[in-house]
Amino acid sequence: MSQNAIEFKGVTKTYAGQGKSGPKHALKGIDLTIPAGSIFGLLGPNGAGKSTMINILAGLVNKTSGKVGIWGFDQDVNPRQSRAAIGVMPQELNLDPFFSPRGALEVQAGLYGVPKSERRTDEILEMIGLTDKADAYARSLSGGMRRRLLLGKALVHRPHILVLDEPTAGVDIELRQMLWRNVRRLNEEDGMTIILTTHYLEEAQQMCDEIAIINHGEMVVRDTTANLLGRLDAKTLVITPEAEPSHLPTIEGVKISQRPGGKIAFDFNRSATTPGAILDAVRDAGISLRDVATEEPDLEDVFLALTHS
Ligand SMILES: Nc1ncnc2c1ncn2[C@@H]1O[C@H](COP(=O)(O)OP(=O)(O)OP(=O)(O)O)[C@@H](O)[C@H]1O
Repeated sequence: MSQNAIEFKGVTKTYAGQGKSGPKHALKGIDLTIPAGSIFGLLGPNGAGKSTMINILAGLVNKTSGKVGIWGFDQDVNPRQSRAAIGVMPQELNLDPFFSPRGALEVQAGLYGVPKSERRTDEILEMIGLTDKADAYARSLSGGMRRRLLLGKALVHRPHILVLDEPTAGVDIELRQMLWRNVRRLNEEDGMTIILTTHYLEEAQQMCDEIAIINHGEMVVRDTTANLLGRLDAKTLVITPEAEPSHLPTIEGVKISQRPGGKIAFDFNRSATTPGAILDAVRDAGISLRDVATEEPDLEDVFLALTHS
């Protein structure tokens, strides 16, 4: 098994200009490795180039230059092996309305050359919760069911790598939880590498071991989720005083603001001061405390700090 599930080396993509607009440099030389067995988040603002990267992996878009390795296979040299190693759950609900879930899974398995004896259509139907809809027309399925079927289709050939493009955009909480349960299980029990794009940064923070952020077709950062969260120096201490204080302390480099419910927030940089020093200043100002809490930066803060331009 290769150490890296995916390798992008100097990958560029330029879309031809349309009408008066010039060519669009969607990817400007991406270098990225995604370790096997990880849950990896590919994040970026709208138009950053995420779908282009995923479509290149899926074989739907041809890169302009560079190298793409999938499960150790060079996509240009071994296109079939590369394709067999990856399953993609697309963003659009592009299902043939006349196929039943069972039919759609069988056709997909056929496309990937999975012999009949090795197909696991019933197992997949069970996993995506569509056993009782197995023979219904796809057009009679709800949006959530269609999305589950797309996940099932991505799994028919037992790929090493599962790519999910905005899997939970606009889906309800129940479906979102079901998707994540399945994805975690595939990762933990089958060792499947998961790559996902999402606009829900909280979700990426909870799910992903490692994250790459791209912006304007370039890699802005790639790190473990824990390291990314540790990058921001900013922190907030929130106190709830016993009674409304007559005056607040002034602490150099600390921004003080009122919060609802009589709370007071102290925004500070960890490199400049400590919560202890702030609490000392608060006590010196004669304020007695009912409660104290600290707030860490979340992925959204990191994302905004890195993509703000
Ligand atoms: N077929 C195309 N022809 C021309 N330009 C394109 C084409 N597809 C994408 N682009 C442009 O390439 C850039 C990257 O688009 P891409 O869809 O990869 O971004 P994204 O990060 O997936 O955005 P989103 O989160 O909105 O899906 C955008 O400026 C987009 O307008």
